[in-house]
Amino acid sequence: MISWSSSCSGRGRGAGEGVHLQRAATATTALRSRCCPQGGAPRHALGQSLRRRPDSDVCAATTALDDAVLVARRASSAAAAATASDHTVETTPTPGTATTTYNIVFITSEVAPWSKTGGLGDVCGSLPPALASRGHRVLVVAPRYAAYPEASDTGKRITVLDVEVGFFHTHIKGVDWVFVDHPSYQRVGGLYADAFGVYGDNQFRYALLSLAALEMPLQLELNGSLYGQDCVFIANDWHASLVPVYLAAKYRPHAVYTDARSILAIHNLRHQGVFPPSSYAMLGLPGNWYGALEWQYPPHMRQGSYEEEGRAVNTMKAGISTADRVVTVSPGYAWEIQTPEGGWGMEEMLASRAYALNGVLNGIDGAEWSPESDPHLPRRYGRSNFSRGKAENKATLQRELGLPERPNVPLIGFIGRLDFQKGADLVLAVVPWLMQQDVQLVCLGTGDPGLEAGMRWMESSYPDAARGWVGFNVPMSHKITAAADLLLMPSRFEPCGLNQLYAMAYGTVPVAHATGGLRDTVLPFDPWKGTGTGWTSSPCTAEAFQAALGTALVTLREHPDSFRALQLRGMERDSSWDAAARQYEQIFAWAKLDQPYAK
Ligand SMILES: Nc1ncnc2c1ncn2[C@@H]1O[C@H](COP(=O)(O)OP(=O)(O)O[C@H]2O[C@H](CO)[C@@H](O)[C@H](O)[C@H]2O)[C@@H](O)[C@H]1O
Repeated sequence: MISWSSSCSGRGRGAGEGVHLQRAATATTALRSRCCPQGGAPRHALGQSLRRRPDSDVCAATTALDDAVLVARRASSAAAAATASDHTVETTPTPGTATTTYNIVFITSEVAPWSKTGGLGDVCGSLPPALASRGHRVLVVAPRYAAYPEASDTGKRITVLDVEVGFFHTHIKGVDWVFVDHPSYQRVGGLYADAFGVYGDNQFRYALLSLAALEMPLQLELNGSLYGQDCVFIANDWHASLVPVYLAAKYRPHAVYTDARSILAIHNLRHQGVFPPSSYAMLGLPGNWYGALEWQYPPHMRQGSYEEEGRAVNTMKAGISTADRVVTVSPGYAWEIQTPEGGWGMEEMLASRAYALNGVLNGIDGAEWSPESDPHLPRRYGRSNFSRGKAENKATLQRELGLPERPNVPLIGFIGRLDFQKGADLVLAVVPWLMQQDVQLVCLGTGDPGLEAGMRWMESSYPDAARGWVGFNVPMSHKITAAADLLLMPSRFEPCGLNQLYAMAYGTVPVAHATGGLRDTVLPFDPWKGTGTGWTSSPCTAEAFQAALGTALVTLREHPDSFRALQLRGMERDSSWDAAARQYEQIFAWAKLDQPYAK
């Protein structure tokens, strides 16, 4: 019995009788010495001892730290970084094409530019072309939320979950993009919710997507041939977390997809796809697989009237417990999700699979996010002329937003969902202090109505210095990124974070909470060594964030040469997808080396 089942449920096995996880785990252990990045170290033990480490600046539980804890935290942050590095994937550079190529199928609920509510869309729109450019055959499967003019009807119809779905296809940047067509995807509101809340049939919509994606390599000819059974499925977030379950429960028992492997990619563990136990019946899974989804919440974690005494089916948990490997979007987050502070209840189970868990830092799409070619910018610029270029973008943005046109005033930006994760409340908390510092602040975001009201309060209270744009506006996000001197990212937790990568590429210096991917990518400025690309603060409090921001403003105003050097170091950072693509290849190789984890 593997350890996570004890945290799953008080009534029976976490994995269910049909999941031969014990056998698979044993097989995996036997092969670990060949597939483990660190040469086969016993990762269970490592993960468990480190979960007790008192480094907990992952989320909100950081408000009342006394000095002693702060000292301990500083001492342990280096150790935490070392721990995170256990989840990195070392690769030798093989630029150009890969030596072994794979048929790769991404399953995702959103993909830019067709559908995007956040970073998941960005990643699924840009990692697949990077893999395709290395010689892999790559298919991305997403819902057809609207009529996309580029994609044409394949004419193929199949029946899954007792309904008929169609497939629309286009081939762009070397990738097959297939949009699953069903009336449940086309809604007047957003992708997942409208003004009345989240859609009641989301579980069905994404189970349908997952099953349709699994049928596609077997049934849908693309560019003249099937993808076939030898595929690597990359299931993104909870929406696609049933892919490994279906693979193990519906296909492998019939000797289909025996060579295929599944990888669960966690972009955000907070959202787990939790539904009532009774909903299991409509997923089309055999009854003896119930345990793979079963989840029992302890009383203090229960929320939502649908959970009967804390019992639920948890889609993300099902993915974690059945995928052949688990990947998350930074080494730091790979470590954090094994801690009680960052695991959202999944920490025990993830720690039990630590040997199959890796963190691969996201890259950015250079075609979409480069100040040299960005079509949204009034003035494009590169490293050689960034001071002038940014000054012109700043002046244009100040005019566009009706702010006083002042070249020397520090312009500070914030872009992101207005929710608990992104720490927009911490930005609002420092606004009264910030407005005393003679700066301009421009925030762009949408989400929690209370925080949206906060943005409006900020703008009406400081009309000459602050703007709070409530809405989702991609051109505006590019303009702010280019025009700002500093970008605020006080996220309570951040699996990777893309805005700090965009900011650095645009010569905008991030001021961020030292967590997850932010800690991995924003290197703290060291004035003595002349190193670093931004400022990070810890713990996650308004006070610590304000202190970091104060230091950033002093540097910007009183040490302009140091600040320019910081900007340039950020612009020189390699955030391309190539390194990540090579690390994914290594993970595919490990997955293929192991026996299937669940069958
Ligand atoms: N109001 C607005 N208008 C226009 N654009 C807006 C916007 N609000 C946000 N965006 C854009 O949406 C994207 C958000 O990316 P993040 O990486 O911050 O986000 P997210 O939390 O959604 O994703 C999760 O997945 C990604 C990808 O793995 C991880 O980086 C991240 O840590 C994890 O939480 C960026 O491209 C940003 O510019």
